[in-house]
Formats: sequence, C-alpha cells, structure tokens
Amino acid sequence: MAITSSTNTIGLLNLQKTGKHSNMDLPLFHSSHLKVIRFRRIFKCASQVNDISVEVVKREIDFKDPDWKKHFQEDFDNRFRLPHITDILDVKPRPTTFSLKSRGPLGDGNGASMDTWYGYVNDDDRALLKVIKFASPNSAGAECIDPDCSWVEQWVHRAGPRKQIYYEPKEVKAAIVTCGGLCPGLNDVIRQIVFTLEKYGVKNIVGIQFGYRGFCDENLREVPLSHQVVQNINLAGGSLLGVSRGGPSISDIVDSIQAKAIDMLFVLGGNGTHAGANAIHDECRKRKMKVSVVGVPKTIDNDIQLMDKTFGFDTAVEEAQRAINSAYIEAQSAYHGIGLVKLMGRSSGFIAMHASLSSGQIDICLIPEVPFKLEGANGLLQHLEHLIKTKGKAVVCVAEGAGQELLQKSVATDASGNVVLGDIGVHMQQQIKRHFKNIGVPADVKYIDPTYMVRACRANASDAILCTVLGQNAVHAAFAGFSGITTGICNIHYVYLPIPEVIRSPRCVDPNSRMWHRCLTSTGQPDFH
Ligand SMILES: Nc1ncnc2c1ncn2[C@@H]1O[C@H](COP(=O)(O)OP(=O)(O)OP(=O)(O)O)[C@@H](O)[C@H]1O
Ligand SMILES: O=P(O)(O)OC[C@H]1O[C@](O)(CO)[C@@H](O)[C@@H]1O
Ligand SMILES: [Mg+2]
Repeated sequence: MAITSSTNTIGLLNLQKTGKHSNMDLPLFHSSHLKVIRFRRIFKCASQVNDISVEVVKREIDFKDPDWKKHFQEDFDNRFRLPHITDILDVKPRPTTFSLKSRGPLGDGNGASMDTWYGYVNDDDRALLKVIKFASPNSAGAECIDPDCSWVEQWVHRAGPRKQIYYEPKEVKAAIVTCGGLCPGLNDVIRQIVFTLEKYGVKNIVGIQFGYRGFCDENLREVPLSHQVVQNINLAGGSLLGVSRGGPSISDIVDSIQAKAIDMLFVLGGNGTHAGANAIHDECRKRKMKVSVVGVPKTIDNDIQLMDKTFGFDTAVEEAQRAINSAYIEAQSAYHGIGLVKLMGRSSGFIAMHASLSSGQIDICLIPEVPFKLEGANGLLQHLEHLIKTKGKAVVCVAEGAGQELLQKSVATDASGNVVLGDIGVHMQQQIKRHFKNIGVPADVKYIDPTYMVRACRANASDAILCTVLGQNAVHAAFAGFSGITTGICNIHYVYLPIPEVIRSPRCVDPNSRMWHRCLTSTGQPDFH
C-alpha cells in the first residue's frame, strides 16, 4: 500500500556526506528564480523500508531575494498547519468541558469558570522546532537552509487543551486502535486516552482489536473501555487490544468507521500506521465525515521524524543493557570470547547506538546508516583479530538493518509491505567463526538475539511519563477539532504535527552527528571500509 499526499515544502540542506542515504536531502542552494518542482520520491533512509511515499512540492529558494526567509517561513507555516474539521464542515465551537479546577464540566456551577483557570493552550501558541544556530554547514550534524547557514525560526503548534471544543462529549463515540509491532507503553497510552476522554465527559469508548484488521473482521468485536477496565493495564507490557500488520483497505476501514458511528479515532503505531491514519483522515474528509483521526507515534526504533524520541525507545534501550551485559560476561569469561548482540532497528540504528553508548561495554557498534565490510584490510574481521590479540575479548552490537548489502537480497515482504530483512546477526556469527578457524586462532563466539525481549516489556518510568502526556494530548487534539495529526515531543516541548511531515522518511542516525561521534569515541572502533 502506498499513500500519496501533497504538501508545500522547502527542503533542508543536510550536509551529511557519509552513509548510503546521502542522496536524501540534497543541498538546495540555488540562485535561480523561485521555481516549483513536483516530484515523487520513495524514501530510502537505509536499505529496507516499506513503500511509504509522499509526493511533495519542493520549492527552490532564491537566496538573492531579500525576502527569502519570509517566503520560507510562509511555506513552513503552510506545511505545519494542522488540518481541522472546520476546513470541510461548518461546526461551531463550544466551551470546553475539560478543567482541573472543577469537579464537573465547566459552567455547571460546580467549580471555577474558564476565566479563572489558566490551563489552556492558545491555538496561536508555538514551540520552536530547531534550536541550534549552526555557524557553518560543516558543523557536526548541521542542517542548513542557505549556504551561510542562517538561522530561521521554525515554529510548530503547541499541544494541550483548548478553551473551545468541537464535540459534545456526551454524544462522542471514541475508538482506540494499536497497530504494527509491540512497543513498551502501548497500554499506558490507551489508559491515559480513556482517563482523559472520561474527564471531558465521554461515556462511549471502545477498543478496536488487533490493529486495522479489527475494523473489518466480524469475529473481532469492539472492546468497551472505561476507567475500571484500563486502571491497571500499564502494569503489563503488550497491548490490551492486540496488534497486527496488514489488514483491510482504507475504504473498508472508513466504511466501518461510518457504520460504527465513530467520531474520534486514536491510532497508536509507527510510520506505516500513521500512513494509514493519514489515508483514513483523507477519506473521511472526502466523505465529509465529522471524524478526528489523531495519531500517537509508537516505535522502539525511534525512527519518526522531528521528535526528540518516541515512547518505548528508552525502555528498549534499557532492556537491551541486559543482553549486552550478558554478552560482555560471556566474552570476558571465555578464552578469546566474542559476544555478539543483535538489536532491533530496521532502518535506523538508534537502539544499537544508545544501547552501546549507555553500556560502555561495546567494542563495535554497527548501524544501518553506516556501511561496513567484513573482509580484507580495514574490514571488521581484521579489527576483531586485533581486539582478541590486545584485549583477549570483544563485544559487538549490531542493528538488524545493518549490513544488509552483505546478505542475499530478499524480495519477501510482511503483511504490511515491509521488506523481510536478512539475519545479519546469524551471518556475522558464522563469518566470525569461519574467519578465526581459517586463521587458526581460537575464538569462542556467543550470539544473543534479545529482539522481542526489548519490546514486550512494560514501559520504564521515563516512557510511562511520555505515554501519559502523549495520550492526554491526543484527546485534547481531537476535542480541539484537529484531524490527520500526531502528537510528539520536540525540544522537550509537546507539539502537534501534521502526519505527512513526520512520515516523509524514517528518521535516521546522522553519521555526522555528535551522538554517533560520541559512540565511536566510546567504542574506539575504526571505519570498516
Ligand atoms: N502506506 C500505507 N498506507 C496505508 N496503510 C499502511 C501503509 N503502510 C502500512 N499501513 C498499515 O499500517 C499498519 C501498520 O503498519 P506496519 O506494519 O508497517 O507497522 P508500523 O506502524 O510501521 O509499526 P512498526 O514500528 O512496528 O513497524 C498495517 O495494518 C498496515 O497495513
Ligand atoms: O517481527 P515483527 O513483529 O514484524 O517486528 C519486527 C520489527 O519491529 C520493529 O521493531 C519496529 O518496526 C523493527 O525494528 C523490526 O523490524
Ligand atoms: Mg514501520
């Protein structure tokens, strides 16, 4: 399945020169006149992504124009404008029923009035998206718009409760669906969505079972949700509602939304799920349905654009420590021990990089964004030989999407269209064993694959807080009348973003970033090419 949507955009200059995705965001300085190019691109952050593609209108910037910054900002504001149900329907707002000062809905004479509670977010409140002023395009990780790397303010919409809402809570039917793979914190988000909906006064809340599949499978009934049902679900990992990949067509899903009379749909999932959510939003608009579709990004891979992090990532990194520590102990205790750990990360190496950094026990960290070779001079096997000779042991951490070019290319896809990756962990284990055998040096290789253990667990404290805020903000967004948007954290502020902006491509580790450099400093590994 592919989703296509149109937005106005001006690309950023990303001077990343390393890695195989260097053709992603090419420099845009152009002294030619303002010109609009319409193009379609299939994003390839790393080697294996499914077929999410977004059609963007890319405007080249004439930096000789004294007003180029103004034009850039106008375009930026258009891109990040939040779609609203009043774009297509004539709906009048009403005072909110959400207040922390009153026991009941505002205006029922039971508590404070809106005038005395300053807990609302103004629609014109903004958070700053980019906070570093890079002095030069050659600064580590620099993202520049123009050749001088000028700083241009880029503002996005602040998340939170609004004074005016666009739904009558007593009449609302809200639904929650969780799609894709598991992620620590799914239950925390479900729980907070239910709590917050009830705080507004919503009584009719249901869960859709097993992802998008639950919309159209007669055997999968809606699950009634309430404070009582969700009270303790955060104590366990997984999803109360179940997850799945693949599923019905967008039009069938929207038929089902119509038949079930759902007014608000909360969609928890990764980039694929968000592509689906955006397509559902588009279809609802086409049919002039008053439905708010709001996403909450879920992925341990942390591969959603623009956000500081996604929920589940911290927990996955923490959980990965246990596997790394075991690999270290095994390597340390064996004669010429080599511990090898494979972690998730289909397109992005964030889990591997952060787990390596935090453990401090890793000698080699391999991520999809940085190609490596095994054989020959400067190859990884040669470096392992060196580590065994000098330290007597080595610990390697590899992301599942790393080194895919070393494996036989797979044409198989999962139910959602994601390419089924080759097993780089098993391949490396075999190659390392073969190599040491060939050179006549004993090596005791211990391979650990904790893949599902790092994501089937309960959220840690920091993720639990993130889930709480995101779940609450998702409900505030729906009541505020937004649709086709998602919630996130940017520079430690909570924001709403239009879905196409966050799924244009998977977010990747920048091999020119300070974080990757820190990781290299910590492991001490050389380049393997
Ligand atoms: N381009 C798309 N358009 C519409 N729906 C999509 C698209 N890609 C995926 N989906 C649907 O979204 C759901 C989840 O997609 P996917 O399996 O890719 O997981 P994900 O949301 O990316 O999460 P994860 O991080 O676990 O991979 C599936 O039901 C799939 O059919
Ligand atoms: O085995 P499953 O359930 O398809 O999930 C595996 C995928 O889930 C992720 O963690 C998130 O997309 C990927 O890193 C990984 O490829
Ligand atoms: Mg995905």
